[in-house]
Amino acid sequence: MEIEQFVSKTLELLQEEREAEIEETRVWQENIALKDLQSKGVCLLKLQIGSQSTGLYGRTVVTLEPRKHIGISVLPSNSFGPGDIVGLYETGGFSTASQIGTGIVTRVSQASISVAFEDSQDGLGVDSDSLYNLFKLANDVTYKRMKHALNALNGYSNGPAANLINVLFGYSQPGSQSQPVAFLNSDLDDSQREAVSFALSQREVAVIHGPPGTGKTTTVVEIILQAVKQGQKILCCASSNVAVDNLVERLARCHAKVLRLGHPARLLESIQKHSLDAVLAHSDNTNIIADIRKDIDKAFVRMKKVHDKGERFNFKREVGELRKELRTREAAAITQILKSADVVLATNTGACDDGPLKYLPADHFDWVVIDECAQALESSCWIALLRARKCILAGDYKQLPPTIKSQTAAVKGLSVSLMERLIQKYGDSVVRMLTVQYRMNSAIMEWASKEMYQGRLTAHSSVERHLLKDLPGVSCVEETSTPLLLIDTAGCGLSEMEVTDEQSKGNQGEVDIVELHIKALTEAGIKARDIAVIAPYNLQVELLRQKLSTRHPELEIKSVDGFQGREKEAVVLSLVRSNRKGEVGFLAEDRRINVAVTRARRHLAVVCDTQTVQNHAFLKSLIDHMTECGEVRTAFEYLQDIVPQNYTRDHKDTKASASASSSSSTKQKAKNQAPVKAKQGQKKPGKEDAARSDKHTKSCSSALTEEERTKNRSAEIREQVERFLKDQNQSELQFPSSFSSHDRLLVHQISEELGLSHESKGEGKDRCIIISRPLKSKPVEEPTQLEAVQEEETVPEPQEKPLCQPPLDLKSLHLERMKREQQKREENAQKKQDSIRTAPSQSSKKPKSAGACDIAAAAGADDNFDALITAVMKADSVCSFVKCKASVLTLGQLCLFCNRQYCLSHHIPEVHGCGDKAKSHARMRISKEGVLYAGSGKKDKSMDPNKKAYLQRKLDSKLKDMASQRKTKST
Ligand SMILES: Nc1ncnc2c1ncn2[C@@H]1O[C@H](COP(=O)(O)OP(=O)(O)OP(=O)(O)O)[C@@H](O)[C@H]1O
Ligand SMILES: [Zn+2]
Ligand SMILES: [Zn+2]
Repeated sequence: MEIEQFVSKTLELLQEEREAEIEETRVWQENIALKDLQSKGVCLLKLQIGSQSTGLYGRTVVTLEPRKHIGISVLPSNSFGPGDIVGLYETGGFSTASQIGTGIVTRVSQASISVAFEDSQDGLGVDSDSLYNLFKLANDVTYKRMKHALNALNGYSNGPAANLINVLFGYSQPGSQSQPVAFLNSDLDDSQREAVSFALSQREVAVIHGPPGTGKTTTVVEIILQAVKQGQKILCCASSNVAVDNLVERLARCHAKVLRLGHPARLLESIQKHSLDAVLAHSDNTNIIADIRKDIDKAFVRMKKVHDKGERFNFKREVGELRKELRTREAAAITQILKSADVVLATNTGACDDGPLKYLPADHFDWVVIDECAQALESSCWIALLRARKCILAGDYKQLPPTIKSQTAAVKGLSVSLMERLIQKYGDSVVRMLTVQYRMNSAIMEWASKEMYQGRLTAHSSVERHLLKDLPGVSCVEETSTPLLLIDTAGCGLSEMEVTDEQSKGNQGEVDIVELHIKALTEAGIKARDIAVIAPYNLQVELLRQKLSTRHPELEIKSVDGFQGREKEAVVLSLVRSNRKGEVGFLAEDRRINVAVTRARRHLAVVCDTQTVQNHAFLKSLIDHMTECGEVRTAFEYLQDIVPQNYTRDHKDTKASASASSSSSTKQKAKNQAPVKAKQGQKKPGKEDAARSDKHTKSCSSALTEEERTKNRSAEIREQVERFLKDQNQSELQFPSSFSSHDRLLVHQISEELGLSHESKGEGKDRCIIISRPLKSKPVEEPTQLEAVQEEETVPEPQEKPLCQPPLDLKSLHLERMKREQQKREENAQKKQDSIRTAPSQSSKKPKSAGACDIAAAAGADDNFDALITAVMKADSVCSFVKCKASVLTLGQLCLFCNRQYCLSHHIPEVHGCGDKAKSHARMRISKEGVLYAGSGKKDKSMDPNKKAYLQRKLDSKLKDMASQRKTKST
């Protein structure tokens, strides 16, 4: 007996799931610190009461907010949503004793959460001075209803759904009877028309498979309207309140007679007029019912002011009686209202028998329509299905399945939706797929289509090529002209935080990069509300909010699950995982990635470590697609703009870096094998710094600010590096493993600036960074390959540079470009020297000849040659500023940012349009040198003389190197 089997197995799995849920709550209550629970998204701590009102038909609605006086205005990332059952607790506890009440979430914004408290007969004992904790409660109402439905299914005989049940369990084959359709919506595309015709002609069951953006709701609405036209009564359900409300709105717009069941607290404001409560309030009994409600509200208000127990009791009794009267009057009205509606809408579990539907006869409805069917447990669908002759199931089983806590229950089949099960049973004969999508630029769509929908999707011409730059008020820059942007952090040392919990992973480096990209988008004119920032982990969502929400309150930052069913013009996706082991964990759910990617209309940016995430075949296909069809950048390009002052260290490193500048050198001596030089170097500047900061903060002896510490630290490290460079006997400099990731970032920046190879080695606590001189016989080596090269003692020929994996390739390209830029800078310095020399009043301190400069440039990588030629040709011409004809032959200046020659009146970056680049360059300098320069970061003349001398020496030796290489080549 297939039904019996299904029912008993499912009941068992539901029980398992329920137990897992209860167990999880118990474990959390007992073992997990409240703060950790908060980072899991299941509770909100230390909230204050924002407002309190007796809205929503006598229910008390309390709005809770983060504490204002400590300057936080956004809630931590959380999984609370409208309809969730929550408990309000006094701070410090999570026991029944400290529980103030339970209620239903009515609204969640980034700044506040509103909760409707039910039947709080004596009002809620909350005051605006105290702080409260809010917890999500496990809700067994849903379980009871599902169990009830399954048992009813098992014992079903002779009701309206008998035939449907037979088909859904394979006892009989689905039938059909085609009929001509006069479409109400003339805009439907072919696949939508086919789906509507199919749904109307099927006798028992039709499945509408709607991939992202294919107009599933449009199609379902047409199907329902057609059925209504035929005189059918429809029960329409979806698993989430949001989806139900969406259908209510769309159907109401088409003048269907709709009625929405459900706690009014759970409905959107615009939907409330279609809710049973609201319709009741406007029914024939209006005045009486309204009077009773008013009396209830009044009683509540008075009751709050009363403290005497006896008096309170009287009020309670009064309220109780008023409610009873209200109920009898309502029951009569409800039946009448339900019968006159054409479409009754509810959530799957809201369609239960213990709600208003109990007032209707069992065979009242003809069809049941279930939207979002792939997101629902099959058992929850059966609550409604038992009432129908025929069902329409719409959804996309390639998006996220219902959330299930018990892994074993999921594996044993609880996560298989009715939609999937039917497709397995009947194949395409019961399914029609919508294939034209109205959301994504085709470049974004193609990957999902290929990987998830057998390549069957096409982009409608209205969206096929749309880009951010086509939006009004958006300027045309690189970021707004590309549908796909991959920002690759591979090899940049932006590792994920080391936390054990799979649900809460974070990556500060990716946060910083996302911030820069959001900045670029908003500066180009994209509204923050048109951008979604999506991360698969709650912790990352939180880090992103901390960084971005204050500046962009309208920017939506959520987990993947929070965006299902939504879309945004631009989506920025941070994949978080970056580790040596190549673990992707939670990310490995293909459907989760599919949902994240397919939220984007015009632009998708993915920030990730391709080396880590490529270990997963599905993610690799995304990376490959983006590499092939989109723009790829390496995070190195962004690292320059990440100011270390703002670089938050991860937990593990905090202690190390906080003490690094003072007392940690002895500890290091004992624990690490840092080179002697490094150790000496560390002590000395430490003293100097102390002396220096004494001067600045004479009276104030308090601890250094983070900014000052970064400055000092940067100077210390720089000095070590410079000492190392002077000492020709040393080939590499290993920094101690006590260096925090922040310190390593500083090393990274300094060595990047000086053109040195640098590499991180070791795992976890043993991780340390090593820098070495650039190898002379070849372009700057890819650092992670350095180790291998040194071991094998073989140096590859520069021409034989293999075509490596994209991330490696990227990085070497970037390093090459850095090198080219460095050369340009040197070239420029040389030209400046030259021009100074030609000016009669100035005497040159620099003895280098013009010939050496050529050699230097020519000795660079071959592809630099073109750049050199162009530069030379440009140098021959006139000022690059529009309409300026001034010669730049003698007094021209090369702009470092656009690589063009300008006359003296136009060479300043701000004058000819390189202002922004100059500013960001200045920011980078500030961060690297820890010194603030006036204006846009141009150095004043009083440059640190030591540093100047050092740079001069470095330039000299580099030129010498290149010149000698040149000689050996030509001989
Ligand atoms: N035939 C059509 N012609 C033009 N635009 C359409 C058509 N069908 C749907 N759209 C547009 O596509 C968008 C999505 O449609 P709809 O809201 O019906 O889809 P949905 O089912 O809610 O989304 P999803 O497919 O992601 O679940 C809407 O902006 C709608 O106007
Ligand atoms: Zn310029
Ligand atoms: Zn000019």
